[in-house]
Amino acid sequence: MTESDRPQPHVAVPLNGYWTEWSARAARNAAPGWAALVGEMAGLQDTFAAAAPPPEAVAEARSLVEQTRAVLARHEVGDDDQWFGRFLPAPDRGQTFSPPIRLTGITEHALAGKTMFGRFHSGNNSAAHGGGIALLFDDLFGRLVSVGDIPPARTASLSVNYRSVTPLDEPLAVEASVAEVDGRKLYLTGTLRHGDRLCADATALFLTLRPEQIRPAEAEAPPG
Ligand SMILES: CCCCCCCCCCCCCC(=O)SCCNC(=O)CCNC(=O)[C@H](O)C(C)(C)COP(=O)(O)OP(=O)(O)OC[C@H]1O[C@@H](n2cnc3c(N)ncnc32)[C@H](O)[C@@H]1OP(=O)(O)O
Repeated sequence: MTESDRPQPHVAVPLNGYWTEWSARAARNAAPGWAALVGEMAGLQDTFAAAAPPPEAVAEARSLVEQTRAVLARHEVGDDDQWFGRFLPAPDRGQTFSPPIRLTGITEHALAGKTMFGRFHSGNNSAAHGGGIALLFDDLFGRLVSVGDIPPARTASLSVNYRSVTPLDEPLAVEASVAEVDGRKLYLTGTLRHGDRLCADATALFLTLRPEQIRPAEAEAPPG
């Protein structure tokens, strides 16, 4: 998958106050070029998964990756201060774990978007790994419960039905909606389609957190 194949920036996301601050803090602190580095890392994962290099190329690539790790390791921080995954308005959220989702429509109770699995998420036979599909749904549902006035919530259960194989390097459509709210319980449903074909559907129970279960989003690390 080349950079131009990746989902492009999406509609503005009306995040709840907690996630707005959590995300804004990373955006305030992140070095220029961080978002581009995330894109390179995602591309590297797909290229790595697709490569069968000769020994000299293996040695060269390993040396370059070792050097990159050493550079980044000099700047390790605790997870409160990491930038990875915290760029919530971006399709990839600033992370390389799950595929980017470009949102095309969003309300407090539903969202729709486009996504694509690359070689990194391959299971076998040019199809996406089932665990990767579960990951995609968890991320999608996580985004859905982060908009509007819904307090921070966590996945309590997630169930996926694999209806047909999900192709790699093909545009896919996702939809998710809140089916029912019962106190802290949010019952969610979602679909993943390739064209008219249903690849998978999912249901989940998310629970909004009690105040004592929430870590402050705005906690700054001590200076120095
Ligand atoms: C758009 C861009 C924005 C992006 C923003 C963010 C991006 C992020 C994207 C990534 C997002 C990724 C998101 C992630 O991956 S979140 C990470 C994965 N999830 C977890 O780690 C959760 C771990 N579990 C817990 O923390 C607790 O168990 C929770 C908080 C879930 C509940 O513990 P708590 O002590 O609070 O509650 P309770 O035990 O008193 O239960 C309360 C009620 O709920 C019912 N119940 C509980 N469990 C289940 C169950 N499994 N099935 C059916 N029912 C269940 C229970 O019977 C009771 O019902 P009732 O007796 O009251 O009737």
